Amino acid sequence: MAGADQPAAPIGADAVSQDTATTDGTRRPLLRVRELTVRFGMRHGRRIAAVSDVSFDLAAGECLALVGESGCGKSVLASALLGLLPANARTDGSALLYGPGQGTGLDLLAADEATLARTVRGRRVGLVPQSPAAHLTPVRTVRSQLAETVRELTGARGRELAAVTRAAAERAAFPVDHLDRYPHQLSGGLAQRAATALALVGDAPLLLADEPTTGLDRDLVERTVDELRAHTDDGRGLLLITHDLAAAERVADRVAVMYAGRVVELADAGDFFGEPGPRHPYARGLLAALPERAFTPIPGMPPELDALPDGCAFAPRCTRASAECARLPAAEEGVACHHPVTGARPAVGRREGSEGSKV
Ligand SMILES: Nc1ncnc2c1ncn2[C@@H]1O[C@H](COP(=O)(O)OP(=O)(O)OP(=O)(O)O)[C@@H](O)[C@H]1O
Ligand code: NI
Repeated sequence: MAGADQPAAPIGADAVSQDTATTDGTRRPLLRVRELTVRFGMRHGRRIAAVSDVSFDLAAGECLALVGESGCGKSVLASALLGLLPANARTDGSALLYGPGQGTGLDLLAADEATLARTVRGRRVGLVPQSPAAHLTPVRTVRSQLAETVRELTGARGRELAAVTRAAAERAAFPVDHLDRYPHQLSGGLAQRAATALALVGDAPLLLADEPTTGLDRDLVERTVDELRAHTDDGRGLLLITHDLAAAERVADRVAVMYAGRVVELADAGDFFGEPGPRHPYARGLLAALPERAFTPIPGMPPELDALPDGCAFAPRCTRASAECARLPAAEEGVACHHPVTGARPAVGRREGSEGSKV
């Protein structure tokens, strides 16, 4: 327990000693993120605290869903892991990616651009980007972009290349008869599927999917997240960044909830979506806001990231807040809150006849 004068321990940090105590390497994660912090330097000395002290492990074969309101730092976190942040970003902490024969792991935050470009992006870490339209090359058809990626990552040539390219499109439910279209001829949902197809080609051990279901209708949401989940077979890992809590519930093993750049709760998906439910008041609010639950939005807005309070950033919106919240809460048992909710979720949190957030 952190005393009043001790700095708050970030969520997930307690796993450090536990995991390093294991000497046989059997419980070694695929990705180990520790105290990841990203600051953007702006004009006039303004500093944006986009990500603060984020720690988590992603195990082989696991899907971790990262959820939270718009602007809380989810995409910046993913960009940091891929070395895709702009020049005004400063990154601290570590993000160790483990692979066969890599005992100490590759620190993605410290790796040079040549290593990231040649051996990491697309090969060891795949990305379904949040803005697929911006990610696709505008002057080339989907087929030519997909074929190029297939050729580069699988070595297929000739007729095999054509067949593997079609199979790659089908895997992401991209219609084969649209392959000769240019990105601007695609709807948002089709561009999304093209980007997902591209990301899946390399069968990278770690896949980061940033809002991979935007613009898709419910059937396709389910098909897409199921395909992404299937990617974790054979020990691959999936970090699923999403606003769609129903999609997260469908495929995630664990859930990390971000608020104002920090992970405020890291929980088993079964506990989180079922009983006893989330324990951080913000996480409870997120679930209660769902139409299929209480349909009650959290009042207020998230804080500006260039003027964060010293204490809990959620306190101004929190019904459980007290004087203690002026101090940053230490993470205990996966929850960073001075007043976590304990026990079962109250009955008023669900509408009568509701089937939970499953759709
Ligand atoms: N290049 C940048 N320079 C300055 N600030 C940035 C930059 N990129 C992102 N930010 C800020 O960092 C914060 C986190 O942004 P991020 O895109 O990670 O949010 P998000 O959680 O992914 O939101 P959404 O759900 O809307 O995609 C935001 O306040 C954003 O304005
Ligand atoms: Ni985002």
